Amino acid sequence: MKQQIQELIQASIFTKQQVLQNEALLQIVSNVTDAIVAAFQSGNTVYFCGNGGSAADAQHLAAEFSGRFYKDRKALPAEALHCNTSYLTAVANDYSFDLIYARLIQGLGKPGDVLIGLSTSGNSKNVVQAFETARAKGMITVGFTGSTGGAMKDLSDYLINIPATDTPRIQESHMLLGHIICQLVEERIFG
Ligand SMILES: O=C(CO)[C@@H](O)[C@H](O)[C@H](O)[C@H](O)COP(=O)(O)O
Ligand SMILES: [Zn+2]
Repeated sequence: MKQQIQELIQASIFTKQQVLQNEALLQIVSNVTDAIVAAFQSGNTVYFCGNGGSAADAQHLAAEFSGRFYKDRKALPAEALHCNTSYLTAVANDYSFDLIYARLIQGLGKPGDVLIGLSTSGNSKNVVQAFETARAKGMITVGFTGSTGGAMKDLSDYLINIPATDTPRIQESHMLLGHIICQLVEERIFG
């Protein structure tokens, strides 16, 4: 058991080392930081979406902006799209689960807003359809995915594709980079 625990910790560290050595990926993280700073400074909103553990990650990261990260500062407009269960159950029941995020983006999204989608496969249909709708509305799309990027690859203005194929290891690196982006955005806007 202890050996298995150590192997799983090593696997998480290995994935993060792959990220650390990937200069192109780190440049994209920097570019995403710039894009989010510019969006907030223009009065735009950042939306997050994902399924399962990635929904939790979406909610977690949105709250770093709308609540606080390190600093005592004004709120930044950010929201995760799965948080209204009445909306989710109605749209999934009356239309389709694949439409739950696209429909909210249809209703809320404005040009220059940012949609961040977290999907380890890159193929979750509700996230993919939200990206299609966001692009049609002139929004900026940021994909957090696994190595291939899946269907989100061609729909992402910025693709943070963690070089791994194991869902939990990908999610752990999503949160690492998500936290880094939150910290850098907060520092850039509030000093
Ligand atoms: O948290 C985990 C696994 O770590 C699961 O809940 C996982 O997020 C779910 O199976 C998701 O439905 C997977 O979707 P995706 O990452 O392929 O978009
Ligand atoms: Zn999980």
